[in-house]
Amino acid sequence: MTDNKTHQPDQNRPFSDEETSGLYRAIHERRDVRSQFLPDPIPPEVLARLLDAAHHAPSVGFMQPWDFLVIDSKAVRRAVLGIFEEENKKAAENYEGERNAQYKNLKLQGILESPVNLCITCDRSRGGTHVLGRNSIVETDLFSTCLAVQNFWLAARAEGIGVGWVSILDQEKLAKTLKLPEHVYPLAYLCLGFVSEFLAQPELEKKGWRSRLPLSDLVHGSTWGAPLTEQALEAEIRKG
Ligand SMILES: Cc1cc2c(cc1C)N(C[C@H](O)[C@H](O)[C@H](O)COP(=O)(O)O)c1[nH]c(=O)[nH]c(=O)c1N2
Repeated sequence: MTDNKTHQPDQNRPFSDEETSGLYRAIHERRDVRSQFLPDPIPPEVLARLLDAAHHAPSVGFMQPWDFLVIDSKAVRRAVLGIFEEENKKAAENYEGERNAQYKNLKLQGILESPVNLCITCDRSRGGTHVLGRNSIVETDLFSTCLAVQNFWLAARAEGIGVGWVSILDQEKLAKTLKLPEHVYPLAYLCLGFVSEFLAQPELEKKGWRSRLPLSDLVHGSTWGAPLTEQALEAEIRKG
């Protein structure tokens, strides 16, 4: 780890303007990458930093239910690609006519083009039979693991590394291919690598599949559909 990237906790120091804008930049410029992967390997120290960022995600009862499978085996990746192709054929059946043709033209994975794949799993039994905070909502272990994925994704963007999530996969076949124990769920299958470019907008938006919804349509008042009583906030949201 280079000195300027060594994390030195300082709970009480406010973020500088530069640090704050760096965080927002990662959020706004993070992309799901499928088509722009370069074959260059990710330096081990960089990958270690990204995994450490994932490992600092919040988790229910501090359960830390994640494990990270760093998948460099071409044979394993080819097997996963086979699962994708099978599932993607089924997925295409959801669309007819022009939409079907448009779907088939989308690139929805970079399993072999990226230099390495990563499966972030959720060990549903970690922490024993009762985990603080998980009594009523059992899926909180899965939610926690999603947060680890997001930490990884944002840190990767800051390091100039693209991440693409592939979920068009049969979970049971994936678990079997990765030899996961029964209680371990393959939550996120990710393709990672340096990229030729980060697109300015989501690839699905660029290709006319779907657009970002206006935030103003999504923010409600105290109950579903109720207007915001905070007028200043509403005005800011409408400004976009
Ligand atoms: C849980 C989950 C699952 C998937 C995705 C994301 C998430 C969160 N996305 C990526 C998704 O299409 C993308 O995030 C949106 O289109 C928005 O684009 P940006 O991520 O902002 O670039 C995704 N992309 C893809 O090409 N193949 C896939 O199977 C999936 N699956």
